[in-house]
Amino acid sequence: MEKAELGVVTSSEVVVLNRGNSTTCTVNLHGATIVSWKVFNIEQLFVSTESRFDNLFPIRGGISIIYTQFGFDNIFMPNNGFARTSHWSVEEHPTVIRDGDVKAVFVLKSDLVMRENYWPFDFVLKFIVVLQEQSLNLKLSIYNGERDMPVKCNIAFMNYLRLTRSENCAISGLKDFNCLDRISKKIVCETRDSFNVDHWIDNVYHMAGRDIHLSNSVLPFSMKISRWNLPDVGFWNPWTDAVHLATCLCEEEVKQMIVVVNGSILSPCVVPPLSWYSVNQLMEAIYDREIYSDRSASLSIL
Ligand SMILES: O=P(O)(O)OC[C@H]1O[C@H](O)[C@H](O)[C@@H](O)[C@@H]1O
Repeated sequence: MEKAELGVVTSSEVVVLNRGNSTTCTVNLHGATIVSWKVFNIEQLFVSTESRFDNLFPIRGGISIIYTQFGFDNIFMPNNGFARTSHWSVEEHPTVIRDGDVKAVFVLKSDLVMRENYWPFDFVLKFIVVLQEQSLNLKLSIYNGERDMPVKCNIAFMNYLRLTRSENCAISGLKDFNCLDRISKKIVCETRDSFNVDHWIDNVYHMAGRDIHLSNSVLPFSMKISRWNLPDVGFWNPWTDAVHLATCLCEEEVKQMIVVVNGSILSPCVVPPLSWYSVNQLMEAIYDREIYSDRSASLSIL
């Protein structure tokens, strides 16, 4: 195994966590957006080739943080909140911790501009990223700095996952949970053991189980995603029908991605005064031994 270098700040905007063995994670301080997660040099995340990196628009892809609203119910606030377009600071630079894992911490604190424009409450968001051998462990904590008032908000991780071929990726773990179809505005109970994404989808499963699986996500890997304190899970792909509604996304690329949103989406979380509230997401890139018996051979082919 090559020697794991400590993660390095490669520019004032980007932080790289490097675990060795070509396993890295790159965080852009615009939104603390995770723009790359490579496991053995295989990229697990999707970022649109049309994404702007102008520090104004959200980065179209990677993993971003939705706070304090999901969608655009409050028209005075940016769609999916302002955390993903705010400039975050590095609280702890990447450091090797137990078992060779690499940890970095990012922080966003309320300031006058946020208070006047978007969110009149005092808050701190702390984002801990731990890069493990084949997993990415994300913890987000919200501090409510208000003395007397509990604060209600949506909080979510919005994950653009890269797919080798969307028709070969089966998503499972949602059977028997209620689902809000945001296109038809209907609530239905999921009856399928698994489904593929080959059409416009905008669904939110309410209070779903802790884990979901995506088989054959990026060959030779499948993906397992677990979450804590994030009751709902949404799936979005505008496919070719609605791709024009999304900025910075092109029609050719939508077949190589799925957006998985893990969060308090349909019902907000409540943070008591002067308290912390934490949520977690663990993504595991699982090497599919049944399909690829010789790991080194298959990895070197890719
Ligand atoms: O364009 P954005 O603000 O990034 O939103 C992109 C998408 O986010 C979520 O997944 C919603 O369910 C979709 O309805 C929305 O279109």
